[in-house]
Amino acid sequence: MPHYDLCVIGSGSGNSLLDERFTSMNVALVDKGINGAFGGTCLNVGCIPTKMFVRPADLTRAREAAAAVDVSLPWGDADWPAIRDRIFGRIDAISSSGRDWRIENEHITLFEGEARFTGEKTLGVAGGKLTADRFVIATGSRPRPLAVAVPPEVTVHTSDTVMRLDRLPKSMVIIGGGFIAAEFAHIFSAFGTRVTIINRSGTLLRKEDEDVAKRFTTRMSKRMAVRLNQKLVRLEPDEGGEILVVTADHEGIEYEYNAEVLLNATGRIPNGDTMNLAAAGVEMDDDGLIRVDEFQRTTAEGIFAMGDVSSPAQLKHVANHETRTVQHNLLHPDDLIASNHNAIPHAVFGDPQIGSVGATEQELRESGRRYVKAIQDYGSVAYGWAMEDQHSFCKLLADPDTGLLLGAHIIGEQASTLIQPLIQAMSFNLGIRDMARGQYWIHPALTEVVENALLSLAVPGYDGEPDPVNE
Ligand SMILES: Cc1cc2nc3c(=O)[nH]c(=O)nc-3n(C[C@H](O)[C@H](O)[C@H](O)COP(=O)(O)OP(=O)(O)OC[C@H]3O[C@@H](n4cnc5c(N)ncnc54)[C@H](O)[C@@H]3O)c2cc1C
Ligand SMILES: NC(=O)c1ccc[n+]([C@@H]2O[C@H](COP(=O)([O-])OP(=O)(O)OC[C@H]3O[C@@H](n4cnc5c(N)ncnc54)[C@H](O)[C@@H]3O)[C@@H](O)[C@H]2O)c1
Repeated sequence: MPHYDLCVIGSGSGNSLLDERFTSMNVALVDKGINGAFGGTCLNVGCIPTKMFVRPADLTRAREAAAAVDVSLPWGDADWPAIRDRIFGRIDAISSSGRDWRIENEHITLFEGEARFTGEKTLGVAGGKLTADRFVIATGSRPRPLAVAVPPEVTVHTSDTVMRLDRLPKSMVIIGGGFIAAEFAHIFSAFGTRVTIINRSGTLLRKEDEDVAKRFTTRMSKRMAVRLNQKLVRLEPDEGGEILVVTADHEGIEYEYNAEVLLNATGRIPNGDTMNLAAAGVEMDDDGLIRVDEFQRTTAEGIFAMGDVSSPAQLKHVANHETRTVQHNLLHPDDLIASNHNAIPHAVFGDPQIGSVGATEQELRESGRRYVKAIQDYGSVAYGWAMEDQHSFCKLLADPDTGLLLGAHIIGEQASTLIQPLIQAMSFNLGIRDMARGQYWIHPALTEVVENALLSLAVPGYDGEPDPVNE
């Protein structure tokens, strides 16, 4: 049985972990591939290709923004095969050269197959077994299967497959109302597919701040059919090769939808449950996430975990941060560093776009914490006038006693970029007054919406007494 200094399972963030500082170690890298590809979710089927589809989708929608300022553009005509092939022409090449590079690395042995622990620090893979002094589990997550029976004639797509469709479908039903549903609904509807979203709850993106989720749901409902408070009941093949999707509302009333393509976007399951972790003494929590401490150590000595397999955030920037923690802790076992999971931001690359960090208003209300809030419309600042924007805003939530931000939520153009100074403020405990008045804000840039939202917050240091919302 071959023995290694280190075994890394997973070629997403796990592969990135193995930088030049690990060349003195004898390393096993194990990966089963996603659709056969090396390099993990973000590169092959996640963040990167989706955003490469979002860009042309955004451009086809420019017509609407242009009409608001008296410019008439022609209808955007998206060439699906060209877009798809350009994107995957680039991504597939990166994936395969990444794999070739690992095969060439003398200190690394690449095992291509599904890994399962067979005992303490012993792993079964590709018909054999290996042992290692230390392990890193970075096996990510997978799409959650639909909760109904799928007839053999019906194809259920997930984010793993839908970006490779042969042709742009005429119609699509999307089950779910989270990030993946939001982004693919934007992409396909912008390209001309008739999209219907079926969502169990009463709003899309229900974990977002309540005002943002409401506004997003309203905006999406103008673009496509959004069916709320309905759950999937059954799937049937329909005449003409289409799929009949049957849903029911809270009262049991059934609804039928026809679609050429069905996309399941009902969440992702961490992959720990497929790895026989108990044999290695690695515990999972009730949500199926590998239990880790602040140093990314699992319950088994010498075994670390990081990324989607152990993180509730399921975000690549979090996996990247945890990769840096694990790198350091492998290289400096006597001087461990902790991951910092404060102020984790996220963005939803839909239309409208969302950028968010920290607590939502409903979380603050439920926790009973005192807070003040400000909502600043894009339309209230000069660049918002230039855009004739009537739908976008920046919402800030702050602690009236400390003058620090508790949460920031932006919905509208460039929200994923506009949110960054607010992430910085929360990460470095920058007070609202210092942030608003301690720097120049370029006039008349869209960032003035952030400046004005900060100035609208009733916190210490401004005139007047703070007036918490919940008192
Ligand atoms: C459609 C989509 C869009 C996304 N967009 C964004 C975004 O815009 N921004 C963002 O921050 N995040 C985004 N994410 C989330 C992000 O992709 C993940 O959080 C991130 O890729 C997780 O990285 P990871 O290293 O933990 O796992 P992965 O990259 O999934 O790597 C895990 C690897 O382990 C392999 N593996 C699994 N089980 C085994 C096993 N038993 N044996 C051997 N190998 C195994 C898998 O094949 C895979 O290669 C998106 C996700 C999806 C699905
Ligand atoms: N821009 C980004 O950062 C980005 C983009 C895409 C995905 N991601 C990551 O990938 C993860 C997975 O995305 P997602 O959209 O699949 O998950 P999600 O958790 O965001 O949303 C899942 C949706 O499916 C619904 N749902 C769950 N079970 C259901 C069922 N049985 N029937 C009907 N609906 C059901 C939920 O109510 C929810 O609306 C996200 O949590 C996110 O972290 C991030």
